[in-house]
Amino acid sequence: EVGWSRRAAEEAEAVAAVSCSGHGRAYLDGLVVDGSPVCECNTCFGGPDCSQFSASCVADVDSGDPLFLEPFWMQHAASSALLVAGWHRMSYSFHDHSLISKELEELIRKLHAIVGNANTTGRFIVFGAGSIQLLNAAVHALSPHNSSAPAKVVATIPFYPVYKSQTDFFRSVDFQFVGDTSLWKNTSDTTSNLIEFVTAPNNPDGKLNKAVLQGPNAKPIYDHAYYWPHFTPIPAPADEDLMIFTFSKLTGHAGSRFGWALIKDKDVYETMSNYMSLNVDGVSRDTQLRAFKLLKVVTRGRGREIFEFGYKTMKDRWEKLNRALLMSRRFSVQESSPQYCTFSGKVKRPSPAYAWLKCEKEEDKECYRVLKKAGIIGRNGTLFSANSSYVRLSLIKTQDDFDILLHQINKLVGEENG
Ligand SMILES: C=C(NCc1c(COP(=O)(O)O)cnc(C)c1O)C(=O)O
Repeated sequence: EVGWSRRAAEEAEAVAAVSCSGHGRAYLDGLVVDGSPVCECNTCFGGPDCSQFSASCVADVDSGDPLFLEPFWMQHAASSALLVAGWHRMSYSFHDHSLISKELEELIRKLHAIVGNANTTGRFIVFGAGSIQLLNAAVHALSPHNSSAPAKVVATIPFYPVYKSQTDFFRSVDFQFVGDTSLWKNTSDTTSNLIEFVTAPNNPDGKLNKAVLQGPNAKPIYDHAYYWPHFTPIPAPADEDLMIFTFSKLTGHAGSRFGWALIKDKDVYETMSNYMSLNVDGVSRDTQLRAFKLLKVVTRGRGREIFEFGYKTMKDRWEKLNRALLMSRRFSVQESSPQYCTFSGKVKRPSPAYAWLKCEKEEDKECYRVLKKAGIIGRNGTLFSANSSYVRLSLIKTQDDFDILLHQINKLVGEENG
């Protein structure tokens, strides 16, 4: 019948109308009490409409939850909304029997052409439920099968903890995590594959890393989760054999669980596709629809809107953080030098997703505890296989989270300077 979508639109508008004082939001699938959707509040805010701020609470800057982009999507409510028919793509496969939407694949290639952050020519593409699923699909595809020598998986300290924890979790005979790249730089072992996770920009320190290991058995996996103008200048398109990206750090939709891999080698592509087919039989069609809709907003106007919003937000946060730490001899964060960005056509400083904070004084070498005492929950540097004088601070959460972090840091540095 005509107008079947009206009720769905009314439900969505009703939930969107619940303001939560700008310090939270209500969801269509959230809790409902006495007929009204309940606000889910940002850290330190509470009450039925999130209007109550609890001054004694701590700054939670542990997770890389990319909510800094939420205001952008609220400003683009009409163009980013999606209404899904109850019968939308119920089948296990697309009409061409594949597990990925060809329209979405084309849009991703267009995105990389617009941003200039990756060369997609001659590359196959595989989708994953988040890039986290593609990390192990890639390790699996780059490992020899039924070989006596498992592939050695390495990364350069400090590195994203999942590279080790996920690889260890699978306890596979085909691959094994064996630590820092420096241990394998001059190995005489020319038989087993050396699979190196290369993260550029790096999590936690923001560096545009390059592969450390060379040679015929070196198999780098380039993790470009943060290779977007929000966080870094784009000096040139990434042009590697295997590159992995994620929606989480591009649009901020970590909850949609959508990532993709650009793969040059056909066998590696087929092995990763087979992994996706056996593991989850492809990424949810609902997620692919949402990704398609959101990417149409991102690619509009050659990507200007979202990347200007994202970069401005991150640049502003870094300026405030650097100003707050200017007078400190106790704490420092990573330095970065300006580079020419081919996307913006300007020379610009990196504005990484995370601050890699160092406690400079010997007596503060348990840095995580020093910050916790000062009401800042970061992520302990030891989780990145670095030493305990480092703590990662997430700068990509909500504005409330960043403002509370800045307040605690100003207080801490104020006490230092009496
Ligand atoms: C959320 C966090 N990391 C996500 C992440 C991921 C996983 O992101 P997905 O949301 O699974 O696509 C992959 N690679 C790197 C380098 C990452 O930092 C974090 O470090 O807090």
